[in-house]
Amino acid sequence: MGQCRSLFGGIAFFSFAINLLMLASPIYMLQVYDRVLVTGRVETLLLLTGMTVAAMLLMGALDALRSVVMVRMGCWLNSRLGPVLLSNSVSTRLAGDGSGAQPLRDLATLQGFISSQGLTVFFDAPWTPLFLALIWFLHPVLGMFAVGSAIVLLILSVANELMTRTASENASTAQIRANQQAEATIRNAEVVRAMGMMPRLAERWMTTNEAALAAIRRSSEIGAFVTGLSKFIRIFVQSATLGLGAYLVLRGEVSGGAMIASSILLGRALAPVEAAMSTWRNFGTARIAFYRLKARMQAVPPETRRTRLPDPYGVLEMRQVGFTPPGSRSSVLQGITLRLVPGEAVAAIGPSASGKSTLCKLLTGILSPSQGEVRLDGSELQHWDADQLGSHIGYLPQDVELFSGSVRENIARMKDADDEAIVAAAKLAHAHEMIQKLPQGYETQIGDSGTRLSGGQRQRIGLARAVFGDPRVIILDEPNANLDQVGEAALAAAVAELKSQRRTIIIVGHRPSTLAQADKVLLLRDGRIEMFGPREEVLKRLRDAATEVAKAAAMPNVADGPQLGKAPPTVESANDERGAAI
Ligand SMILES: Nc1ncnc2c1ncn2[C@@H]1O[C@H](COP(=O)(O)OP(=O)(O)OP(=O)(O)O)[C@@H](O)[C@H]1O
Repeated sequence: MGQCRSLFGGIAFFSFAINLLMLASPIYMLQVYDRVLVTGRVETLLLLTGMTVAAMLLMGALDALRSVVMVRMGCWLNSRLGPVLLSNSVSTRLAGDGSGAQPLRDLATLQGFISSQGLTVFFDAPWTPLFLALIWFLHPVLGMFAVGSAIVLLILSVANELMTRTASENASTAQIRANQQAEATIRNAEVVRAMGMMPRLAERWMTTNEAALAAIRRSSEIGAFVTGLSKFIRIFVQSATLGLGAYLVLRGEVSGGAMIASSILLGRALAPVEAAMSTWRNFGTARIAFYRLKARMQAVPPETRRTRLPDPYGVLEMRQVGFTPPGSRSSVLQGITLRLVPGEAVAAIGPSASGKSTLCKLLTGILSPSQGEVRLDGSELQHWDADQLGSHIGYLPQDVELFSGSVRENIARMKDADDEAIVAAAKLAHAHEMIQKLPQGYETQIGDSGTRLSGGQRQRIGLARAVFGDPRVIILDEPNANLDQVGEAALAAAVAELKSQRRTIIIVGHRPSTLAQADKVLLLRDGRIEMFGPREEVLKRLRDAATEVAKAAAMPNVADGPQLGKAPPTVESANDERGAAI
C-alpha cells in the first residue's frame, strides 16, 4: 500500500510539472503577440523561442517518464496481486465458485488500463480549474465562456456514464459467461468431437456471445454519439473562443496575444474531459474489473498465518462429521466418526454417490466439515498451516489431473527436488520402470494436463506424486480405476510398502487387490457409516447378509416378510463390482 502511494505521489508530481510546463505555449503566444510584434526585437523572440522549446522538451521528457512509471505501476500491481488472486481463486473454487481465472483476467484489464495512460486523466483533470482561472484572468467574458463549455462537456460525460453503465456491466457479465462456455468446450474437445456436439455447443455459445455483443453495441453506440457530440463541442468552443477573443480585441478589451493564449488554455483545460470520453469504454471495463476484484478480495479474507505444528505422527480422526455442500440443503455425509492410525490401511466402499470422495476431501482438508471436526494428531485440520499440512498428505484424486510440465516436475509436486527423492517416490509407486519407457524418461513433457499419457500412466504418476516427500497420511480415491493387472499388482505392492513404513492409509476401492491390503473396511451408504471394522468381520457380515437375501428370494412366502422392508447391505449392492471382492 505504501509503495502504491509513493508511485501515485510520483505520478501526481509528474502531472503537476507537466501541466505547469503546458503554460509555456500560451505564455509564448502572449509574449510574441504583445511584446515581440510590438517592439520588433528579434533577440527577445529568439530568447522566448529557446525558453519555450526547452520547456516543451522537459514536458515531453516528463510525460515519457510518467508513462514509464504508469507501465511499471501496472506491472507491479499485477505481480503483487497475481499470486494473491491465484491462491484466492483456488480457495473460492473449493467453495464451489465457478469463475475460474476471471480475477486474473480482471487484473490484466486493470493493468492494461493503467499502462495505457488511462489513469493520466485523473491526474490532469484537477488542473482544469487552473487553466479556466487563467482564461478568466485574461478576460471574465472569455472565462465565463470557458467555464460554460467545461460544464457542458462534464454533463455530457456524466450522461454518457449513466446511459452506458448498465449496458457495459451486462456486456462484461455475458462475455465472462461466453468465455467460460468456450473454455469448457475446448477442454472437452474429445467428447465434443466424438459425439458430434459441436454445432449445439457453438449455438449455445453464440447465444451468450450475442447477448454480450448486443450490450457492447448498445454502450458503444451511445458512447460514439456522445463522443462525437463532445468532439464537435470542443472544436466549436475553441474556434468560438478565438471569435469571442477577436470581438474583444476589436472592442479593445484584450490584446491579440490574450486572444490566442485563451484559445490554447481552453484546449488544455478541456483535454482531460476529451481524453476521458475517448477512453470511456476502456475506463468502464477497467472500473467493472476493479470493483469485481475489490468485492472478491473483501469476500475472501486473507489466510491467517498459522503456527507450524510439529510434524504429525499420522492419527487421523473424524468426530461426528457432517457435510452439506454450499448452497445445498441435503447433507452428503452425516455423523461420521472414525479413527485412522499409522500402519493401518482402510478400504472405503459403498454405492455410487454414498459420499466416499467427499470423505476423502474432508480428510485432506480440501473441504471443511459443516458439523463435527477432523483432526490430525489431535489438531483440527483448519488449525494447520495449509502448506505444511499438504506436505504431510498424499492425495490421489478420482480424476487424476497433472500439470503441464515434465514427469519429474509432476512427481515433485512442481517443486525443486533431489533426484533421489523423485526416483524414490516413483519406485515406491512402482512407476519407475514405466517412466523409463517414456521417450525422455523423467524429463518427458506430459502435455497440457497430462494429455500425452494414458489413463493408467497418469494414475501411476499421480500415485508417485502422492507418496513423494514421505507424507504421513495417504488418501487414494479409486487409485486402480484405470489400472491393468500389472498396475494393480504394483499398487498393491506400494500399499504394502506404505503400511510397512507405518503410513496412515485410506483407499477408496472395492477390487480384491485393494481389499486384500486393507486392515479395516468402511462401508458408506447414503452418507452414513453402515459398517466399519476389521476386514474379515465386515466382509463376513456382508457375505451373511447376501446369503440371507438369497434365501429370502428362494422362499416366495417369506418375500413379504420384514427383511425386505430394507435391502440388507450386500457387497453387490454396495458396488457393482464388489461381488468379485469376496
Ligand atoms: N460440491 C458439491 N455440491 C453438491 N453436491 C455434491 C458436491 N460434492 C458432492 N456432492 C454430492 O454428494 C454425493 C456424494 O458424492 P461423492 O462424490 O462423495 O460420492 P462417491 O461415493 O465418491 O461416488 P462415486 O463412487 O460415484 O465416485 C453425490 O450425491 C454428489 O452429488
